[in-house]
Amino acid sequence: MDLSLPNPSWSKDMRLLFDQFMKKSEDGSWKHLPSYKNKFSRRIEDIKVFFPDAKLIKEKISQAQLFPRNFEEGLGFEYAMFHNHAEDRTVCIFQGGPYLQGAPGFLHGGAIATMIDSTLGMTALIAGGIVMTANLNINFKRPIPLCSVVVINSQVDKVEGRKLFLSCNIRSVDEQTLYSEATSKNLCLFWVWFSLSYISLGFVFGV
Ligand SMILES: CCCCCCCCCCCCCCCC(=O)SCCNC(=O)CCNC(=O)[C@H](O)C(C)(C)COP(=O)(O)OP(=O)(O)OC[C@H]1O[C@@H](n2cnc3c(N)ncnc32)[C@H](O)[C@@H]1OP(=O)(O)O
Repeated sequence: MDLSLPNPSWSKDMRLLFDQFMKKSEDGSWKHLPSYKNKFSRRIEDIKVFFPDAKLIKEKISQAQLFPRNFEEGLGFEYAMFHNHAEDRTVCIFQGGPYLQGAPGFLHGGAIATMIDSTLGMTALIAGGIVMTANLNINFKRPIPLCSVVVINSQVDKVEGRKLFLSCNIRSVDEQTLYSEATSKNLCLFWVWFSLSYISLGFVFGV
């Protein structure tokens, strides 16, 4: 089930943004990226090629779920991503639920980092195939109020061989408040041929 579609826990702002991006997607310039709890977990074989010595706990893999997708509706990470191929950028609309509290009334820094890593990771994945985050630097400029809606704008800045250099920022819906800025270095594990096939698959599998 695609978990990036509106549900009763979404605020008015969240629905408004979703509808705006779905409208923008009508001419094909933007594409809504579906997101599933565990659709790609079964692709562990593809990743194990690069980490043959990883000690995977086989009996646990069948329970694997994408971390941000395993909270009950409205209590954790409510989000939807849209990708603009021409501009090589991804926008994530994100509403952080009450179970993501850090300082009282505000989002935990790790929850913010999760959505930054997920959005940058998805941007890198579409640009370069299966990637791993090698380095992630975040500046937390302002605390994000719990249950508020924010917009994560992420883009590829540079590609050097297998290395992708990305950046993103998190702003309020009215764009007046800059909450966080981040940069990341992602390493492609599978190279271009795979990523092209994966891009087509990516929109099937989603995350
Ligand atoms: C088909 C299956 C479908 C799957 C569908 C998935 C769905 C997708 C959902 C999207 C949303 C989730 C996205 C989550 C993304 C994560 O959260 S990934 C998890 C967190 N990251 C990790 O666990 C990575 C752990 N680290 C590693 O595995 C390895 O260090 C890496 C990153 C793969 C790199 O290792 P490597 O390939 O052996 O590369 P290595 O030779 O060490 O370095 C290559 C180059 O990169 C540079 N480099 C390496 N590390 C660094 C660093 N930390 N800083 C700067 N430069 C570095 C090196 O200096 C070197 O540069 P040059 O000398 O060539 O100039």
